Amino acid sequence: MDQFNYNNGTLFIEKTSIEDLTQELATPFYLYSNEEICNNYHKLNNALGNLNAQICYAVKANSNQAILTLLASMGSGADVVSEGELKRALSAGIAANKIVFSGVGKTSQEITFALKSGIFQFNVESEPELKHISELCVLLNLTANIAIRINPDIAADTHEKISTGKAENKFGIEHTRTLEIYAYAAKLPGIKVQGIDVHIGSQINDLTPFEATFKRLAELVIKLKKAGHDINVIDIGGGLGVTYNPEQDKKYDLQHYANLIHQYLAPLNCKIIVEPGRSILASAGVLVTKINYIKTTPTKQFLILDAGMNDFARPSLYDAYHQIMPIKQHSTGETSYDIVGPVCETGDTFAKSRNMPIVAQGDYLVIKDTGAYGAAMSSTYNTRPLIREVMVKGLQYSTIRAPQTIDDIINQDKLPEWLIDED
Ligand SMILES: Cc1ncc(COP(=O)(O)O)c(C=O)c1O
Ligand SMILES: N[C@@H](CCCC[NH3+])C(=O)O
Repeated sequence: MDQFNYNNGTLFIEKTSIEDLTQELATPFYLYSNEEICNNYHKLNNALGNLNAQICYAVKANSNQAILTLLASMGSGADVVSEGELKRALSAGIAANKIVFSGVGKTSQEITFALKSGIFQFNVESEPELKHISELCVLLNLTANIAIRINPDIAADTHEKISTGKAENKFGIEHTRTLEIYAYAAKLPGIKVQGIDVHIGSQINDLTPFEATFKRLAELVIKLKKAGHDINVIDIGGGLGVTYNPEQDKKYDLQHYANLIHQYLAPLNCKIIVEPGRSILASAGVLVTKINYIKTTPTKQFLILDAGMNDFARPSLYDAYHQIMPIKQHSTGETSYDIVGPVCETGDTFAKSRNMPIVAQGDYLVIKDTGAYGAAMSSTYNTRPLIREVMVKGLQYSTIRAPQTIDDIINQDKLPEWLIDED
């Protein structure tokens, strides 16, 4: 987190004091560093160096229009999983010919819209989907460029809810049936097979499963080419992890990742697509929140925050660890806290028995590394409005999504006529 640093005891994002921001903006809010997003993007892009590679940012990690526009300006493409994400990417200025469409459940409407938009590639996850895309192409007199997502049956050392490359997961087609599926695809009208795709999971900090996957991909591409298929694109998915817990998370070397691509995939002379989400956005964001109450029980001290699991779901969904720190450094010693939100569930817990500097009611904290899968996964559970998102660049800051109001939420609902009393 290069862009978040203490200066004279106060936490800064780039050149801006977070304390100053809390005087201007009501908490909780997400706060992003423009520079950190750019640095993360450039680090990966530079590591990929002279490979024929295209980064297709995984929009699901953070789909804010300002963030997509920033990534578009650096040349990023997009990996989308819904019509909504596709429309966001296009309206942010990402060219259709840099967009891949993933996901196991694409609807007729989504496929039609993507075909008409002229996207670069559909990553197809099943035979019924392949057949359905073909039927729509015939109907619309259009051609779909496709890659088949292969399930390589490779375990990634990550949370089971975000592992996607094992045989028992819903994603992709068994690698053992690759030749059979490509033969089937080659006969379908409206389908142009151009590539192969995998994505083995998310938050992977050990490069071993990536190496096993690249090896498997290389073997498959060689077999497919021998069988006469024109394979020009290898989409290796996303999944590179970040250091949420400096004491536990492994660190990998981005150059080593790129070297593995060079070693196994570059000799195949294909275009390489990479779909990173978390590794570009996570470290660029923090959630700024206020301690509303400190509640002491015989066994615990609870910090009760104004942010809840509806604003940031990763700890309650995956027991995810995120560093939490005060925006002002304290020299009063440390103690153990349970750090919780206001939502009416015990799962609304950001950290249990966490040692941190002694804080007071009314102090502000940041929950770190929340730029990916933070705002994008937030909800209005407990009728809590979606919170503000702010981007900082040097000394400037801008709201990039205004906070919702309670009225916004209530007015979305409609009463059926039969429920309205007639007299
Ligand atoms: C198909 C696909 N591509 C890319 C990603 C992005 O993954 P990450 O944010 O781990 O880089 C995901 C999510 O895991 C995904 O499902
Ligand atoms: N939402 C997950 C990542 C999902 C990856 C999507 N394929 C997280 O917060 O870690």
